[in-house]
Amino acid sequence: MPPPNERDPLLEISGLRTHFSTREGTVKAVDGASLTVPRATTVCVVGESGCGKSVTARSVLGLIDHPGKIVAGEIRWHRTDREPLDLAALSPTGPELRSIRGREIAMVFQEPMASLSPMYTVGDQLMEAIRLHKEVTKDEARSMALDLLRRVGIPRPEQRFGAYSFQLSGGMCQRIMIAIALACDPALLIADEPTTALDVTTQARIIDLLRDIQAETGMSMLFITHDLGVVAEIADEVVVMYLGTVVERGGVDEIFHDAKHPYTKALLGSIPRMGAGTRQRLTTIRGNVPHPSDRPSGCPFHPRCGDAVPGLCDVEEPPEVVFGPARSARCVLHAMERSVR
Ligand SMILES: Nc1ncnc2c1ncn2[C@@H]1O[C@H](COP(=O)(O)OP(=O)(O)OP(=O)(O)O)[C@@H](O)[C@H]1O
Repeated sequence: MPPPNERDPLLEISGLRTHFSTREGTVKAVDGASLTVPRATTVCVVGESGCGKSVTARSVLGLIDHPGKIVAGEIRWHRTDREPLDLAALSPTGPELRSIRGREIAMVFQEPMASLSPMYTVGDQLMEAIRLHKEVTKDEARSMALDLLRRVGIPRPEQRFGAYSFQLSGGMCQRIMIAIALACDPALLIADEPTTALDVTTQARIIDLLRDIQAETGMSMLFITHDLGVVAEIADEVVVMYLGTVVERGGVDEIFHDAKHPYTKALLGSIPRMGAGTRQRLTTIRGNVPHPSDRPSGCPFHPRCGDAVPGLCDVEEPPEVVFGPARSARCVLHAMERSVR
């Protein structure tokens, strides 16, 4: 097998459908989502609350809450020197996925305090993560843990080693969670809103840290956020989700400067721009994201879309219009434009 190229896919999600069978009906949280994370690349998944970003991320590692289930699609994991593995076909509780979780793919979540146990010191939890994946003595694990704490920017790591999560700030806890995630040298880090619960200054520091670690290790990142400011800071590529599907994907500059989908344009119109002065016009997207059990016909965004064409957008499922290798939008208007040309 030839050596991996930086642009080779590491993770390929195609046609993923993750549904929740509830007493009220089927919640189609993810309904045909496709995205690719190339090697050494940060892909940000954006969209309003409830669009299926977290469920997509959690589906990769089989961490979907009950009664959620992957009902269709593939999640191809391309391991170096091995055949790709379809993670969607593995049992969420089976040994294969358990060994990939935390070893090849690590995840950090929004609430670092809740992810750490209050019963054990952070040092013990870090050592346990190291010893779970590496055959090392206690002394070796301790010295590796101290190194990791230094790497994630924790001052005086010897002192913090014996601290409990409730004695540390949110930002400090998130650094510890990142250290635990890095303990196994993952090829992919999935970060689900890792800075949302933190104050703005701490957010910026954690983003810088993740960027530095990515540059240093070459790991890929799948970064979930609803914050386009964070996207501008960290993304190489962007995937825009709406109601369980991917409506647009592209390079970060393409998304910010040449958005194709009306939903992406609306999201961008709702954030303040630096240097645009106090008179800039900010727009909010009218209405709310419908619940996935109440999915509109045709294009799911049409009831909120200023460009929607009656009789077309409310009827036709929008096809994916491909503009380039990692560039596409799912909008009937672009499909029409293309057929006219
Ligand atoms: N355990 C569950 N049971 C039923 N529905 C669920 C469950 N978990 C998630 N959902 C539904 O799936 C949809 C997608 O949720 P998801 O958390 O992926 O959205 P999100 O885009 O990550 O939003 P947020 O930014 O608020 O986390 C939502 O409508 C949510 O209500």
